[in-house]
Amino acid sequence: MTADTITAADIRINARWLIPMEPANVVLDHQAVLVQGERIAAVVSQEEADARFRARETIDLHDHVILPGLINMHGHAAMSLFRGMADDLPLMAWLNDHIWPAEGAFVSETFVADGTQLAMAEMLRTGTTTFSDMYFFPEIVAQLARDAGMRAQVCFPLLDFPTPWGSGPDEYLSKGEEFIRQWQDDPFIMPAIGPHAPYTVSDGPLKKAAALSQSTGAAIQIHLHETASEVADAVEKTGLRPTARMAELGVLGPATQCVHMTEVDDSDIQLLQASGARVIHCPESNLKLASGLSPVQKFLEAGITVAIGTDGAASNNDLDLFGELGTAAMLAKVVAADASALSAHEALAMATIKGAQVLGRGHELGSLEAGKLADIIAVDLSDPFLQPVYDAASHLVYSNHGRQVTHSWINGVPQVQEGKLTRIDVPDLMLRVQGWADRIREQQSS
Ligand SMILES: CSC[C@H]1O[C@@H](n2cnc3c(O)ncnc32)[C@H](O)[C@@H]1O
Ligand SMILES: [Zn+2]
Repeated sequence: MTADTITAADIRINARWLIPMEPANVVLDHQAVLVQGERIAAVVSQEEADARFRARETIDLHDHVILPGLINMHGHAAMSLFRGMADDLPLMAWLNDHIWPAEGAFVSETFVADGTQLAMAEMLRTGTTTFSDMYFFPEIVAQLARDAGMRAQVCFPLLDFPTPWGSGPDEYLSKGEEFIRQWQDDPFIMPAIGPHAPYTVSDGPLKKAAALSQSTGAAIQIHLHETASEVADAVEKTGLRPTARMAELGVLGPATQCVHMTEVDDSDIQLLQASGARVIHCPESNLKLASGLSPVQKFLEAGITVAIGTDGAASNNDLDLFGELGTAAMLAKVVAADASALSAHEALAMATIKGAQVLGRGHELGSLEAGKLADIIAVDLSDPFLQPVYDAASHLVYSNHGRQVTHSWINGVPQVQEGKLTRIDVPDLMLRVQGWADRIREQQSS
């Protein structure tokens, strides 16, 4: 090996374990990731890295596993300000009697800005590097994510009724189209269309959403089959199951992300499969609101891509995707009556490479491979509750908490170092959050 075969890199990360996700089902020992600019230059053994690369900065992570940054494919970030405000309720009572009145009273540009920053702080701290959001003032969410250096799919809301962001479907759609045009070429922000649910959006606006998706390439994300009563009410009202109605309206396709998907029968699975629509699984929200069970194993067997999301912090009540993975893996086994359903590696895939595929970015996100964007996280496994380590993938899913995440990089830029956020002023954020909590508490007690 001669000096001129040495390649320069910006960052070298040495890790005890590495889970590349591609190839699948693999945990590698004593690896190095070389980062040059925004991309991964190489993933090699530490001996090979010594011989081939010189990095400006080397980070030694002797007790850590590194893996691609996690992708949280469904949430309502600003609802972090409503965390713990209305617990132990079923979906429609939670929404009608608590959440929608609170949103009517409090949602504004500043509420969305502060709540989204709180959510981003929690997500970054627990290993998420890309998130999907469906909420009011999407232009604020997009700008904040961009400023923080996080990747985000930002879905503009579409409903039949007025909200603080718009007067009705026509205004949501015209503002939404402008929003898509503004952000569609941004490397961090993926603007998308967010019809809230089949029971809050009528046929006309849903058809227009499908047409807008066709003309712009933007994804559609919709809450679908969240509860048994949603499905039963739809059959009574329209004669169609919600999935069948979406198919008839032209809403189902590869760019469509169906969130929740409980109460599913074979006809629904067939429609998802034939259309190429994707499923976003939110196990903890489904459990907490007693919404229902999603047959994840059946979706996987049918070749349907399933990614994972936390939903908002008001129905979860956290945004820790590692916790969500543990719940997803355990729940899938009970639902399928099969302990081999949703292995640790399959669960990790839902939060990484599958999420990237759903976003149409599987070629550049979701795995640690040369040429991909450098979205990387490190998890410290040295704590007693993570010892001994036979299989790092098992620990990440079944034993870990997101707060074990010590480092993250997005696009090669450090976001978390030694457990501390590098780009969000946490003390200042906490003051703003306390201000909202005081106002919300006061209104709730009056
Ligand atoms: C269109 S903006 C988002 C809208 O959705 C509400 N919401 C939050 N979580 C859920 C859920 O699990 N099912 C249905 N709707 C939900 C949120 O409060 C906003 O009003
Ligand atoms: Zn939701």
